Amino acid sequence: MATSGLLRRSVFRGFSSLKTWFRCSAVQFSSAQSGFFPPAEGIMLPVGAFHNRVAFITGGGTGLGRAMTATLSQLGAQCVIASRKLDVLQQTAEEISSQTGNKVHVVQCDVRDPQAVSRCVDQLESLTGLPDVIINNAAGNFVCPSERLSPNAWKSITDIVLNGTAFVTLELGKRLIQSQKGASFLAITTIYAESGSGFVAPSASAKAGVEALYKSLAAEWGRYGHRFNIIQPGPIRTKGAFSRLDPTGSFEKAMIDRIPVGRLGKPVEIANLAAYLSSDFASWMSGAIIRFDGGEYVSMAGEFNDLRRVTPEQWKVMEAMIRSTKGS
Ligand SMILES: CCCCC/C=C\C/C=C\C/C=C\C=C\C(=O)SCCNC(=O)CCNC(=O)[C@H](O)C(C)(C)COP(=O)(O)OP(=O)(O)OC[C@H]1O[C@@H](n2cnc3c(N)ncnc32)[C@H](O)[C@@H]1OP(=O)(O)O
Ligand SMILES: NC(=O)C1=CN([C@@H]2O[C@H](COP(=O)(O)OP(=O)(O)OC[C@H]3O[C@@H](n4cnc5c(N)ncnc54)[C@H](OP(=O)(O)O)[C@@H]3O)[C@@H](O)[C@H]2O)C=CC1
Repeated sequence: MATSGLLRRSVFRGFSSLKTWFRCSAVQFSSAQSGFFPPAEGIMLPVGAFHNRVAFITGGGTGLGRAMTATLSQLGAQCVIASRKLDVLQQTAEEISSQTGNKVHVVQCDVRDPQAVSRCVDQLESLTGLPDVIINNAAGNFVCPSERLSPNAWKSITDIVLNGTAFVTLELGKRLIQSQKGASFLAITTIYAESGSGFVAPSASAKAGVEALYKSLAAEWGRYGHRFNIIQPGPIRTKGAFSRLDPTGSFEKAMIDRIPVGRLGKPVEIANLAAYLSSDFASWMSGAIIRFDGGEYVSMAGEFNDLRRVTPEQWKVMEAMIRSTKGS
């Protein structure tokens, strides 16, 4: 009796301090973990893996698209990058070509406009012939409470992301089928394509649509030699994304703290994965959705994951409390 009373008292003291601790603490549990997971900055595939291959990358002038273009070019591909801003494309193309010695072509194109996409593919065909690799990477996004979205704000994001991807994929797909040429298609979506997310509803809806499109075509167009895969990146610092999704910079720390790997991704990391998925090494891979996020998605999903904050001392107390319920 005396022992059980003591235990209850000590458990109670521990429990109160635990509650206080949960209320007050803003402990980081992941940033120190990044030391375990240094990014490998080199190129993964063997030199020449894309020799004699043509890669078409939308949004290839900036951010992740630029990193994917640089990696494919380094691996021997002739790349063609397309987006709205010709000057940005030209500068990227010159910089990458001069580093890799492989030509990077540019084509101005607004993927929201199906006629512009058709003209872009005409130009692509005359520059390099039809591509072996297509990466649908172009996107638009901004954080905004949904009740503040105008119809045109909704349309602007969904047109770039879903319709743009569909126009590019269908235009190239039809021409590839016509000329009996196989190809690898890759789409860059996001982890919240699966869960949905407040404050980015147009992007979440459009990215979910892209995933449905790619899974559908993976089933339908294998017979034409086409593979379709998807990467869902977690946060990777780019000017385009961070300026529109964390304009004040105040969310970054909280975001890193919830990533089990303890850091943001690096553009070269997604570029290596994209190169692998687009290469012959992945020729048995189609209809796959690869979540690439340092564990952020599962970390946000599990309702008990906050218990990472409980110290070994606090676990002793909690375990004693749980054990003391035996028979009750
Ligand atoms: C908890 C916090 C987490 C922090 C997160 C930090 C990091 C990121 C982590 C994860 C990222 C996950 C997913 C990322 C997905 C991405 O896609 S990132 C890529 C982002 N890159 C881009 O968006 C580049 C291209 N974007 C643009 O060109 C423009 O931003 C735009 C999409 C708006 C298109 O430009 P344009 O065609 O010129 O459109 P308009 O300026 O004419 O605007 C069209 C309508 O949209 C309304 N609008 C524009 N901005 C806003 C805004 N901020 N809020 C509300 N509404 C906006 C605009 O008013 C127009 O509507 P009306 O005609 O006025 O009705
Ligand atoms: N960075 C991140 O943390 C994450 C990024 N992603 C995804 O990764 C991809 C790349 O994003 P990121 O590099 O970060 O951002 P960027 O803003 O750098 O890239 C977006 C690209 O899309 C192009 N683009 C936008 N609208 C159009 C259009 N109408 N027609 C043609 N091209 C267009 C832009 O070029 P231009 O302005 O010249 O048209 C730009 O090059 C996107 O699909 C994004 O959704 C997903 C999750 C996380």
